[in-house]
Amino acid sequence: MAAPPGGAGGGEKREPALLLAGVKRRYAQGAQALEILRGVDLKVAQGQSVALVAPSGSGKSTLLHIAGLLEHSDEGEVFIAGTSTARLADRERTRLRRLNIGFIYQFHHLLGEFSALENVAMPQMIRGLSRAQADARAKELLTYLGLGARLTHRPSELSGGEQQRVAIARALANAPRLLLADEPTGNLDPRTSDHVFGALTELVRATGVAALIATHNLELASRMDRRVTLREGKVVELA
Ligand SMILES: Nc1ncnc2c1ncn2[C@@H]1O[C@H](COP(=O)(O)OP(=O)(O)OP(=O)(O)O)[C@@H](O)[C@H]1O
Repeated sequence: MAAPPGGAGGGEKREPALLLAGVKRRYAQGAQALEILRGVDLKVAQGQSVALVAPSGSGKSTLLHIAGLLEHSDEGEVFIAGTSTARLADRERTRLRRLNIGFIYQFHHLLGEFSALENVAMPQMIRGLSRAQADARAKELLTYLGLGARLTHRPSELSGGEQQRVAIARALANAPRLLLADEPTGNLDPRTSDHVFGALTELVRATGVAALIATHNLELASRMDRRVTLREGKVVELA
């Protein structure tokens, strides 16, 4: 196996990559409030991988969006690598997210008019790397994921599994401390999903990134360090 491309960012090693404390989130449903998260406490240590296995509608996406600073909680606190996000302005939240978090969505959300290489290079250029540096890392990551012969393909010229591998490479491009994945293989057939899982678990191990991965796939969940579920709006540890 080739050397793993880059590791998770250093510094503040003892702080958990992610800490959720008393996180609550409700949605207005007509005159009623739908309480989805009712006091979520969750700690993901640096380098630890956690599977979130919970029924549809239980609040997995909501939890991941709050952890990824894409959505606000109504109550409670979110700490990323020891930094409290409670009083950050939008610009600071965005910066903290860019520096520390990689996100993989169920549907890849790649930019259709750009190649696989450009999709992976872009977040690095936004962060200030030169085109040459960003391209080199993007090429390394994509090659590691078995896409070395697909660098110039646009998403529409890639299979579903290949698109999702590009999305994995994009999420890890900036060597984040924390990887959040929302059903990363939910829209793939079982065989393709196995390949993507393999690539994902291998990269999580190789880079030492902390990961919180929502999945219905118990096989993937069994390969993570811990498994948790959502019960009545709270995170509960599974055996
Ligand atoms: N913007 C919103 N407004 C109102 N209700 C919402 C909103 N977003 C989510 N919900 C509700 O909150 C609940 C949790 O949604 P969420 O998407 O977090 O669940 P999930 O566990 O990720 O589900 P799935 O596995 O089906 O993706 C659902 O019942 C959903 O209908």
